Amino acid sequence: MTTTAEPDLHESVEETADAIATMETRGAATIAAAAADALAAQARAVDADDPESFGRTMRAAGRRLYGTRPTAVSLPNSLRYVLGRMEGETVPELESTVTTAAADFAERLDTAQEQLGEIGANRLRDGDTIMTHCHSTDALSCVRAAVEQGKEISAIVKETRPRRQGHITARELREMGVPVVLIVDSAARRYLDEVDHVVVGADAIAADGSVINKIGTSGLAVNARERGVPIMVAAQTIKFHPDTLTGHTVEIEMREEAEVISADERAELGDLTVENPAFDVTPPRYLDAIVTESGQFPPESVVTLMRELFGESAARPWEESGGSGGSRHGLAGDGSEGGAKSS
Ligand SMILES: O=P(O)(O)OC[C@H]1O[C@H](OP(=O)(O)O)[C@H](O)[C@@H]1O
Repeated sequence: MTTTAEPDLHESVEETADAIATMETRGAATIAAAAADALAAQARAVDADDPESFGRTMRAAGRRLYGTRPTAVSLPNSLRYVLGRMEGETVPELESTVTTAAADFAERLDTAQEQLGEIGANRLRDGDTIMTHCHSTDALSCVRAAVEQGKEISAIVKETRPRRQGHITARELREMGVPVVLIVDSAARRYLDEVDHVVVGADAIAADGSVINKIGTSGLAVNARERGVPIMVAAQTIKFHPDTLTGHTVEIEMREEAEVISADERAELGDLTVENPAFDVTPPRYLDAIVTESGQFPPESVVTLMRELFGESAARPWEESGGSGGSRHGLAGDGSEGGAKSS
């Protein structure tokens, strides 16, 4: 950590960071894309005469973005991809490697989401009813691909308190022509008897195959298992959490109580604590498959793919290291070919 003042950052970095923190920009893949865009905007705007100060500003931008939300690993993986490819002897070279990497990253996100959608769609049959939790663009990509294959899918959509991202899911499913029944979260078990498949996304996937996703996912998974309903997790490999390869756990974001209860309601309740964890951890034994752009995997086996993608350690190129450019570590190890095709 530097002891000198942080450089001034471009407004798009500040705006993007604020939008991620307030969840105006939300959803793991969307956050990752926004962070990469902000880094590109910062790179284009850096008023630096020398490569060292360019690198310092870019790393500061990375730290500003990194500090917004702690759980969705797509955010540091995005920073890793873009800043890890910052290379060059001159400012224009550095700028161009950052903007190119940001554009590549955005393209990879879109491609990965489309590819995993096709793979996930194969798990859905004509006439299936799915149950969703929260709003996941990766999960909806599977449903969209199934619908495009001509399958009739209907959905039971969990509201997803406290932020009600289920409303976004309901709207997008309706746009695909999928009939939707919206339910409160506590009604999920009652409706599972009508469900053929639970489809959720992920904010992070640990090396042991645990899935970190919106709070309520683990309870849904346990109930689905009890009812014999398969549950699939749709998650691009940017959701793989490299730090878990070395035994680290994933931090669960605790958000403000104001998302759960108004100030007036709270005052009426007197002296108590309100907690608002945004995510929970579903152990692999409750999950049937993790669907990625590289294939679908039993949860316990993702560690092999994770090792291929990251090696045994993950770089943190946003940290102050004194050099002008980041070291060349990427999301997919040193490769830039869209991840290993291992299944
Ligand atoms: O990347 P995609 O699949 O869009 O979203 C993945 C996950 O991100 C969301 O978190 P939040 O609403 O940002 O807290 C949900 O937990 C969702 O399952």
